[in-house]
Amino acid sequence: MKPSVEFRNISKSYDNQTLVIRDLNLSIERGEFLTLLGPSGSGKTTALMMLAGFEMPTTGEIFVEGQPYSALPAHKRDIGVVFQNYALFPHMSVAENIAFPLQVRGHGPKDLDRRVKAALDMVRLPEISARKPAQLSGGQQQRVALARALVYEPKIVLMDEPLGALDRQLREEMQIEIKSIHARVGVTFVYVTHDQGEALTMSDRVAIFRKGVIEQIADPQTLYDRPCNAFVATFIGDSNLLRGTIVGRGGGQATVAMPGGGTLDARAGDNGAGKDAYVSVRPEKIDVSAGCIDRGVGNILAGTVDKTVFFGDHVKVSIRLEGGQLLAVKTGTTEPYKNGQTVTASWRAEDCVAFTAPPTRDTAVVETTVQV
Ligand SMILES: Nc1ncnc2c1ncn2[C@@H]1O[C@H](COP(=O)(O)OP(=O)(O)OP(=O)(O)O)[C@@H](O)[C@H]1O
Repeated sequence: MKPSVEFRNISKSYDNQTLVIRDLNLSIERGEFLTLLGPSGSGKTTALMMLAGFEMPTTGEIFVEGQPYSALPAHKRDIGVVFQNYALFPHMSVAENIAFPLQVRGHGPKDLDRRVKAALDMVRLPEISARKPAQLSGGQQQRVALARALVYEPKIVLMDEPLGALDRQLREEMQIEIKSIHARVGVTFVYVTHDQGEALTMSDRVAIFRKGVIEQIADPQTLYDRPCNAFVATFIGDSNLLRGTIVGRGGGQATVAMPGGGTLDARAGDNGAGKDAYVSVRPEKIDVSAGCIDRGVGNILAGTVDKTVFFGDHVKVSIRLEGGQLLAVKTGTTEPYKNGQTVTASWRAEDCVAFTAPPTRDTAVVETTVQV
């Protein structure tokens, strides 16, 4: 079966000088929920706009179910869109808003009523069809926008930060709602967000954008457990990144000497030849014990408690390691730690990974002269 969407060698420049998308190759399966995640300015919206037909690629071609799409105007593409600020028409009722894309496509009144009703049922808003958008909450407005995008049964639905304006609780409810609508309609969803929690909960796969390229594309678990570089490791979830020096390598493993003494065993995250190491370890993978205790789990570093923060269901302990680096640990709430107390942090070698390049979080677009 042909992929639902294929970006083939897509580059994009708005000013013929800088590339905001650089040679993007991306294949999206039919019915997949793919999220584009990345820092501000990394090119997520631009990629989505090109698929929607609101922007043209500078080079390359976009295919939808095998058909070249770049030359096709936006209104002829079989694609529904929902944006954070994609306002509903204020003078029209909810039902009229949802009917609008059907009227544009020449559907008759009978078919129109049936489809509008089905779309409202789908987003669980059957009772508000006569209201105007101003009489709806933010969450209800986004549901209507979603119903309007789905009503003509497009092949693909694009959403750009659709929950950005909602408060946290409503955001979480809507995430579940959108996910269940996706499961029911089986349409390809391409979703843009800069909220990594949202990306991990909702997606089949997540593409991590940085400076116009995809750093890694994988299912959420793989991204979390097997980040391909230090940027992805720190962008997805919380991660410590300890600086050290590589003193040994082999069999996919690396040994890293720490500035305050002692060594760490880690998975080798790349084949870089450099000696500088950035060891990524998640706070929830670390055990902490009072005093100097070797639990025999692998890596052990000593330090003193710098700070503890209570989160209700867990406590975050910040440990100042010998050598001065800080290590964040997520622990249970039963064992209280005091500032200045001597502790030992330990974790298994397979729970940490050593990279040789630092995570540059800058969002500046790479200056590249475009050949057009
Ligand atoms: N219409 C435009 N004209 C000129 N430059 C643009 C235009 N739209 C976006 N850009 C630039 O292209 C780059 C990528 O922007 P884009 O909006 O695609 O990023 P993004 O990852 O979606 O960011 P955000 O999360 O902030 O929306 C940015 O440097 C931005 O300033």
